[in-house]
Amino acid sequence: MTLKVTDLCIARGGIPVLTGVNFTLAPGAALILRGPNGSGKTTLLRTLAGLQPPLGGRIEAPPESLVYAGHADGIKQVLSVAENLTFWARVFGRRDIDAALAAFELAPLADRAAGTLSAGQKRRLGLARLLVTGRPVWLLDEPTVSLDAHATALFAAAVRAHLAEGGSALIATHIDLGLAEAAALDVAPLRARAPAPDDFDGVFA
Ligand SMILES: Nc1ncnc2c1ncn2[C@@H]1O[C@H](COP(=O)(O)OP(=O)(O)OP(=O)(O)O)[C@@H](O)[C@H]1O
Repeated sequence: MTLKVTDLCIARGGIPVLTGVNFTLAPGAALILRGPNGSGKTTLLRTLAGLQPPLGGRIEAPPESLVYAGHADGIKQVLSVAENLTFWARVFGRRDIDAALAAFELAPLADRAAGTLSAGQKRRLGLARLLVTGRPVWLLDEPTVSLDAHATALFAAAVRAHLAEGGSALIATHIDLGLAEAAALDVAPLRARAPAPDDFDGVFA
C-alpha cells in the first residue's frame, strides 16, 4: 500500500501552486507536510485524495487505499456520535466502531447528538472516522486544530498504532506531534512560479 508521487504539479483556481512534488510513502511511514500559510499543503492533500485533478505528474496508490480528513468534518449533526461512526463504517463496508470510540475517548459521548459536541469533541469524532474506514493511507489536513494537549496525545497514539499495523499517514500540521519517526517535506521550495503577465507563450506552454 505504497503511495508514490512523481513530478506532481498542482493548482488551485487554475493557478499553479506547487511543482515537482516527489515523495514515496511506504507502509508504516509518516510524512509531515510543512510550509507557511497558503503554500499549498491543503491543495496537495485534496489532489491526492482525488478531490481535484493535478496539472501534471503521477499519483500511484492502490485503489481504495486513501482516506482524507480535511477541515470540514463531514459530521451529520443530528446523528449521535455512535450513529455517525456506524454510518461511516457502513460506507466503507465495515461494522466495528468500538476501537474508534475507545481511541478518542468518545464512549461516554456515544449517544450524544454530534451537533451538540464542542469543537474539540467534533474533531475527535472526525478523526475517529479514520479508524472505522479501515483505509491504510491517511491524508490529514491540520488534524489537531481545536484539540487540547490530551486529545493531541490521543491522536498521536492513534497515528502510531496505525503505523505499527502497516498503515501510513501524510499529515499537514504546524505543530510538533512528537512523532520522532516521521520524515518531513517542506513544500515552500516547491512553490510554482506564476507566469509573467506578458509571457503569452508561457501561459499556453
Ligand atoms: N478556492 C480557491 N480559489 C483560488 N485560490 C485558492 C482557493 N483556495 C485556496 N487558494 C489559494 O491556493 C493557495 C494554496 O492554498 P492552500 O490552502 O493549499 O495552502 P496551505 O498550505 O494549506 O495553507 P494553510 O497553512 O493556511 O492551511 C493559496 O495561495 C490560497 O490562497
